[in-house]
Amino acid sequence: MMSSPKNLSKFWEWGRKIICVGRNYAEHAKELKNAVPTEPVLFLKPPTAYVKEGSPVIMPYYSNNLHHEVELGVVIGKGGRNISQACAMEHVHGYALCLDMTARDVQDKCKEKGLPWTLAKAFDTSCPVSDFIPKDKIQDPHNLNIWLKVNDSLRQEGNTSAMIFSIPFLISYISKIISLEEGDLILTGTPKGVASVKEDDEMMAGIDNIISMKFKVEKQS
Ligand SMILES: O=C(O)/C=C/C(=O)CC(=O)C(=O)O
Ligand SMILES: [Mg+2]
Repeated sequence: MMSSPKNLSKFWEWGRKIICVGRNYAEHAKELKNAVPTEPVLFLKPPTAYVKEGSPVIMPYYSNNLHHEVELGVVIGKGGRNISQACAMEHVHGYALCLDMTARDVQDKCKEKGLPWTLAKAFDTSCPVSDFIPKDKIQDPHNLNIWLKVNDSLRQEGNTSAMIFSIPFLISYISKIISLEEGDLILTGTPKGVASVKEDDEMMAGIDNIISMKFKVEKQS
């Protein structure tokens, strides 16, 4: 039987990489008492981290401090290696609103011990994503207001113009280290205001008047 062709607007079904950029907003680096980076900080989430609206974000059983991080996601449409900054936007198929859910207490312990952030960042449901936003719906990805509310109270609000490393820079930088493939997602970092969520909280996030999404937080059963 022939398998049906994959639809890139359902990028989360492709099983491809989620490459995350950390500390890409100076105000966020400072709120967690980190130096402002001179090179991108990268980490990965597996495709099992994806969760879509209608399903909950599950708190990992080993954390008592789960944080929200609202981020702009870039969906790769054309793969490549050693992509130049000048050609980088040709590799972008579109965008998505994303949350980089982070077990902050676990991340702090990993940092203390010099261990990788996998337990803190890569657990199932750690990457809630919106519907796909076609590239032509966003005129300038470096001038977008992204925001997040918890139970109707505003927690995060920032403009993508404050990113330290631009999208073309990130695509070029990443593609020199990790080959980019169709369906990959790049999370571009979070603005300030990251904070805890607890069981039964409702997170609502948006990009200007372009898209919004809601997720409930649940405990692992
Ligand atoms: O270094 C830390 O304490 C925390 C860094 C992050 O979690 C980085 C991000 O994921 C981000 O800036 O979006
Ligand atoms: Mg993040």
